[in-house]
Amino acid sequence: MLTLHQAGLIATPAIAPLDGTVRPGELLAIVGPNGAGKSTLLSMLSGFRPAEQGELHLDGKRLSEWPIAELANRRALVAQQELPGFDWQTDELVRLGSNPANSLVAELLGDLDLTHLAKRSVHSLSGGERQRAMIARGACQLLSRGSPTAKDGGLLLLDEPTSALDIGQQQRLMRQLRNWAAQHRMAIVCVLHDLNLASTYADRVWLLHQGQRIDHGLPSQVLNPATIANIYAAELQRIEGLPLLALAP
Ligand SMILES: Nc1ncnc2c1ncn2[C@@H]1O[C@H](COP(=O)(O)OP(=O)(O)OP(=O)(O)O)[C@@H](O)[C@H]1O
Repeated sequence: MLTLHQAGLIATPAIAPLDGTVRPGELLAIVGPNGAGKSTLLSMLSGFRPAEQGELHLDGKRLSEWPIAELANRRALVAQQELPGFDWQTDELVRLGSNPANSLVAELLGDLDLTHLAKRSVHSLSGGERQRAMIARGACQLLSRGSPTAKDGGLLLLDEPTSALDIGQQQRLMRQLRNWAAQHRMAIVCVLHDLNLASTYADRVWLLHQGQRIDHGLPSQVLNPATIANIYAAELQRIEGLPLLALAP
């Protein structure tokens, strides 16, 4: 479990202090307009950019106090569209940095529709295929961990994981994230631009604007047309009977 106690960043880009928890088994979506600070916040949650005020605790210990190898067993960050430096095969990329059983790698490749690409060079993959491979690598980092004391599936932090995916793959990924959360008691935080994906799949939402979390709670409460139209400066319409928002023509 990740807990924030007035955690924030002072230097630009700043994040105003915030409290909160990310619990095992839940999918939390971070949404907000371009430049709101979503990637910066994710970086703070991962510990890559340490909080400059307040505290973050992961599994009861300050994030900054975990030895780096143990931290890697408990949290994984998949940043936006990174191109791996070396041209591994897809299955080699998935097991990179961890020591997984072959069965886990095969399972994760299957989970993300990559089995037929297992022996392909990563640089030859399409953008969406490579994005799914990087997400599988993040999940593998957590699920292959050897810690006998680990009681949950760790913390998976994903920055815009659906940005390169077609709608079918978006749906399969979001369903898979919910499966991992439920099956492994993984805590998953996703930065999402698609508010309808957040609305459909997230348990809770944090809405960010200009470095501040201005609302948080259930998607149905946070993603209401009036707030979203105001924050995003967009004209919206609600589609009757569906928990969705559409752009007005
Ligand atoms: N090193 C930096 N120096 C100054 N400003 C920065 C720096 N890095 C990021 N910023 C600014 O901080 C703000 C937040 O950036 P961040 O990438 O966290 O936003 P975001 O919400 O993830 O945006 P997007 O939806 O466009 O990906 C942006 O306005 C960005 O230009």
